[in-house]
Amino acid sequence: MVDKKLGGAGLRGQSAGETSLCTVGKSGSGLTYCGYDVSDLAENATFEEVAYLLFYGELPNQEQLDSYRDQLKSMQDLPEALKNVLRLVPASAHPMDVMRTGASFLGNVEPEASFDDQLTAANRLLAAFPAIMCYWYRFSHDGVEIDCTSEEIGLGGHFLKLLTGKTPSDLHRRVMDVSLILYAEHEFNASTFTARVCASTLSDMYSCITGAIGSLRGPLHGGANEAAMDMIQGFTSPEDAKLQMAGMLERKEKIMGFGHAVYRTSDPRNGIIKAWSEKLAKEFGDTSLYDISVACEEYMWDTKKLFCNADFFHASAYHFMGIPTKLFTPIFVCSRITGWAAHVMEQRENNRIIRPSADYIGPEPRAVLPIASR
Ligand SMILES: CC(=O)SCCNC(=O)CCNC(=O)[C@H](O)C(C)(C)COP(=O)(O)OP(=O)(O)OC[C@H]1O[C@@H](n2cnc3c(N)ncnc32)[C@H](O)[C@@H]1OP(=O)(O)O
Ligand SMILES: O=C([O-])CC(=O)C(=O)O
Repeated sequence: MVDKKLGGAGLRGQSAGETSLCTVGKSGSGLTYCGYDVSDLAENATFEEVAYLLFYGELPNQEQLDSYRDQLKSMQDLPEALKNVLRLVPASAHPMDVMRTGASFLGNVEPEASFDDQLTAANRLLAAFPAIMCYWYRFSHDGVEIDCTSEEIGLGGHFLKLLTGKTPSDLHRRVMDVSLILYAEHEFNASTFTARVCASTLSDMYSCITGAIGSLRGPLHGGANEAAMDMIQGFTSPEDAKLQMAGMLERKEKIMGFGHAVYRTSDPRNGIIKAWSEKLAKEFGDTSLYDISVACEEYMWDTKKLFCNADFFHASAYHFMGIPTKLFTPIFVCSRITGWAAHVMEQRENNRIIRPSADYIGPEPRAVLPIASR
């Protein structure tokens, strides 16, 4: 096997444009949305306020927030044609493929006719994603056709209500809200960059978001929260976790939920979701999965100086709330639609088609031999 050449690979550290939406790792480990620290937002705001901030540039006042929530509420239900499509998708499908189909199909029946409709398209996707996921999940797994609307005020609670059919507890509502805030935006990560590349061709919002979902699906990006869950469920104790992780590192396997392309010493979202995961573990009445997760964190830092990224403690937190593992990455979509759409709109404001160059390393020019002589 040839040694991996990193060089300019992955465009790491190179600027690929300007943004006023977000800074990542600017002061070592910080994360800000439109100038606000993510920990401040996670403590003092709701997800709908953050969505409003990313879409309209400023946090809403109470009146603006109330009317924004009403607007999102009026956009939560799915068109009958989309429900018909979702009923055809088998239970064996990957839920991220369902999200991708849902976004793409919505673009067929409610197309973004012009860029003047961009905010309507963005808000429609934001409001409809929980129903796209839960309508398909409940129909394909339980044979139940759910009502896609709910009385829940926030999108996090709305998602939990659609998934379980039960009114969520205040703790679960708040953790979902915080989780959606933490996942909302992250500068030029792979999925957002996908959305911007698509936007740069002057394509429509639904195409940009559909492409971004495809990029988020992979285990090196959003798919890591599911992969981390599968991993920690295979450990029987903190000691077993350390033993098995040693073997994985020995075999040069990637440990999902650790490391980051930009942060060097910590991911500022980790401490926040970790604290909520601990609270949930206590409420759950069995802290073993949380204790195992902490052992993984300590072991990876001690042996490799690798730290947990946003995905790692999300795994146990979602698990304690009873969310099936395969829905973890789709929840990321329900949140990151805000960052993606904000970047699409920003790209359109000052657009030039994104088209980098490549260093050619193929054969020298040569002539096509007649087929009989090859
Ligand atoms: C919300 C998010 O999307 S956060 C990211 C979620 N993804 C994951 O958790 C997947 C696991 N992590 C990784 O694969 C990586 O750390 C990435 C994809 C996040 C970043 O990749 P890079 O920028 O290439 O990482 P970086 O340059 O810091 O790492 C270099 C080396 O560190 C090691 N390393 C980094 N992360 C890990 C890890 N999780 N497990 C084991 N070794 C690792 C590897 O030896 C890597 O070398 P490689 O080229 O052989 O893969
Ligand atoms: O920025 C990245 O490369 C990945 C990430 O953490 C995110 O998208 O939230």
